[in-house]
Amino acid sequence: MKVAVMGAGTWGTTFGLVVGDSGHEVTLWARRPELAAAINATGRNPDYLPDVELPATLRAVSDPAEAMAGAYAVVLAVPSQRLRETLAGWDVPTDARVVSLAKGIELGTGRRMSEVVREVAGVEPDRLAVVTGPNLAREIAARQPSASVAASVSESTANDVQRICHTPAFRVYTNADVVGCELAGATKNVIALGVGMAVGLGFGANATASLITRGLAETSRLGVALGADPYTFAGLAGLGDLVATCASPLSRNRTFGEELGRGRSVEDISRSTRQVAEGVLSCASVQALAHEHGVEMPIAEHVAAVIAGDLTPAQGVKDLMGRTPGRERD
Ligand SMILES: NC(=O)c1ccc[n+]([C@@H]2O[C@H](COP(=O)([O-])OP(=O)(O)OC[C@H]3O[C@@H](n4cnc5c(N)ncnc54)[C@H](O)[C@@H]3O)[C@@H](O)[C@H]2O)c1
Ligand SMILES: O=P(O)(O)OC[C@H](O)CO
Repeated sequence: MKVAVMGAGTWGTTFGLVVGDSGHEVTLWARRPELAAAINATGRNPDYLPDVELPATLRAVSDPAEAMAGAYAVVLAVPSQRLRETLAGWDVPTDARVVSLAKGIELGTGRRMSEVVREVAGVEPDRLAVVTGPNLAREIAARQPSASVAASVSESTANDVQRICHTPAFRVYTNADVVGCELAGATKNVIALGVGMAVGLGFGANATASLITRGLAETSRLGVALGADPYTFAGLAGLGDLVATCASPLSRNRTFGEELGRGRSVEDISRSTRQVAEGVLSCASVQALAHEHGVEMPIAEHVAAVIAGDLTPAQGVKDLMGRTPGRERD
């Protein structure tokens, strides 16, 4: 099968490697022709994964139409806030399965990525899937064991997507709850920013565990309000991804939060990395969704206030700890 992976950043390149390992032919689309040429010349992605040898069945191109021509599946690996404008310039094949990898909520609209794909590219929900889970790219590129979820409202599409990316090191489960999987993937980045701040402030495992657990509680509340299956939040897309992201120094979101906790500014940290930390923008859209649905999300709220420059991380922790005591179930 030919699979087009659209986006040659860290995760797009790694996912291309996984699909290659799964026995399929991969066309990796890079925005810059010079990056596509370098990938083809060296068999590596010098900008994002210089130390990883890519499968021989992976070829890079910089023309999106060429990448997608004849594809069995088109995998979207561009950052959330760029997906709408990127897709607007493409003709996505009308018979391909379309897979979203991005973990974010669109600013201004509150749309999940599958909703953006549907709106802009006219892809019906039964052709759409989301792949998400505890998937730190660098570990997966090193072929360390990991599990993930292929979610679609169509069981056959979820099965098709499972078939193109299941490998001995990457174990993929199907799931029917697209809403819950996407929401969990976006929100865990916001909670990871908060955990990073706590780590940067010098707090230990109790603070981290408390933020993870209460972060999961508020994510589940929002998910249920949006129609998600509550069990999703106990699964790979929920708890699994939240734990991996909050626990690992490889996470860009947790690392970004840690730098904030140490006193650096959002602008300064953003300037020093070319990689996307989705939670920095999605915290505002998650907060807006929570307000729209009348859901209390104190951790996301405080993270958004720190990112907006309205609170310091230390004040944020003090505020969160000073809230009125309540019942764990609420
Ligand atoms: N890196 C991971 O471990 C990982 C794992 C799972 C999911 N994800 C998700 O995958 C998505 C992509 O992450 P990544 O790790 O590849 O990010 P990255 O920062 O490594 O790469 C970003 C990619 O987006 C492209 N890009 C940047 N600006 C763009 C624009 N204006 N228009 C079009 N393309 C643009 C870049 O060229 C690059 O290919 C994110 O939503 C992320 O949350 C990442
Ligand atoms: O590096 P992060 O924080 O974007 O997280 C990467 C993946 O989403 C982890 O599953």
